Amino acid sequence: MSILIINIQELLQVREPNVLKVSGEEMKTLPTLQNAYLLIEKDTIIDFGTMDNCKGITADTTIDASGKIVMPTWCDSHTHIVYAGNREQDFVDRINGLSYADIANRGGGIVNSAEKLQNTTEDALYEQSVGRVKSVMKLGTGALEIKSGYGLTTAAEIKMLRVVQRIKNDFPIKIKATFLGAHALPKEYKENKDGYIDLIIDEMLPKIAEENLADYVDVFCEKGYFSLEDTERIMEAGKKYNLVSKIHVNQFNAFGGIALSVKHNALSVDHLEELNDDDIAALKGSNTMPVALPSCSYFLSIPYTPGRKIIDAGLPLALASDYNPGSTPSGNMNFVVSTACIKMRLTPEEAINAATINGAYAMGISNAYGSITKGKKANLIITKQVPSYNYLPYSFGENLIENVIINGKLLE
Ligand SMILES: N=CN[C@@H](CCC(=O)O)C(=O)O
Ligand SMILES: [Zn+2]
Repeated sequence: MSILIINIQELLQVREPNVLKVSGEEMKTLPTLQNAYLLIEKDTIIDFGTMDNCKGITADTTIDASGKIVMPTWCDSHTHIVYAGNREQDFVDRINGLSYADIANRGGGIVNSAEKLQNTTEDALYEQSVGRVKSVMKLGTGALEIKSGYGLTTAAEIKMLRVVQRIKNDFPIKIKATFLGAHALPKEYKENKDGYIDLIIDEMLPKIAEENLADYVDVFCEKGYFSLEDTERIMEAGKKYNLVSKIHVNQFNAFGGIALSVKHNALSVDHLEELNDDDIAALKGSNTMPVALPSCSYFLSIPYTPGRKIIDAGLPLALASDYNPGSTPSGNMNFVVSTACIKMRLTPEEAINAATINGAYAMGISNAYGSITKGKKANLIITKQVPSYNYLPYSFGENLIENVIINGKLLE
């Protein structure tokens, strides 16, 4: 099966295979081709170029993209898309003046989602989650990282990760799984945090590794959740099973979690709403990707990650959705990109780089996803007719996607 897309007004994010992430000044450039074609064979991008070189190329299906933009699908490197039920009461409580911490303290928050998930069967959890996965695919997401962390018991964490595994097998979208047992302290361990960390290290991790259910390990490194010491114990334990870390850090407080994550070669540090100069210094020269989650800032009314400062310091930046029932009940990466431009002052070029190639890097898949490159997976967004790519983040809240191609197949 082959697809030829012709008359593309502008083909975005055209890269050589050796570009695995872009940093600082490089993020200002979004390489494009105007009046272009692109050829897909099976699930792979085989060829592309300008229309004057398209003569003689044929395919099973031809799509005319006159007036439209073609670009790689979004790579959403931070989600909690597998969850049970919702938390709209937390939302109303916040409107009425309670903080994220107040809500957690009175039994809402992560522990509340864990209770719901523990009481949901694996099949029901799968059905609920699949509905969300289908909807983000339609919104142009072609790769997703999915975390556990709403189980908080061995059985429920494994249930979550098995659901992730089923989604991996059943859908064409690329999935990476992250074990986040250290997301919150379950009620039974309220006075025994070390006991819960022992459970994570001695029971959960070995079982998860044995079933090969996770690609990465995560910790919510935050005051009132897991300390630097706790985080380090879990990162070290993860390494024994070859699980590289991706760490929730600096959401509400900056206290050294970024330097610690960099010391342990974390693939990414995510949230960073609170960021100081030491944090920036720690990231310099490292392989760790800073990841901003602007929809979370929007929904919780907390500060936006200082993306401008991060990029201006010469660092890379990725954007992700953080789709979860508590802080971000949305997986719309188009909104993420718009919000990064509007609230974090990223240029459209920077935001699109952050949500494609750098997002792919933050999930360890930028060798095969995140750009228009010969040999990479054919995961593409075809927009409706738009005047320019600047129009995409500008026209926030409007769905400008006409078609999505994942693994070389048009979504129905
Ligand atoms: N901050 C930690 N975890 C999630 C929120 C979890 C929740 O509130 O349910 C996040 O990334 O925002
Ligand atoms: Zn998160």
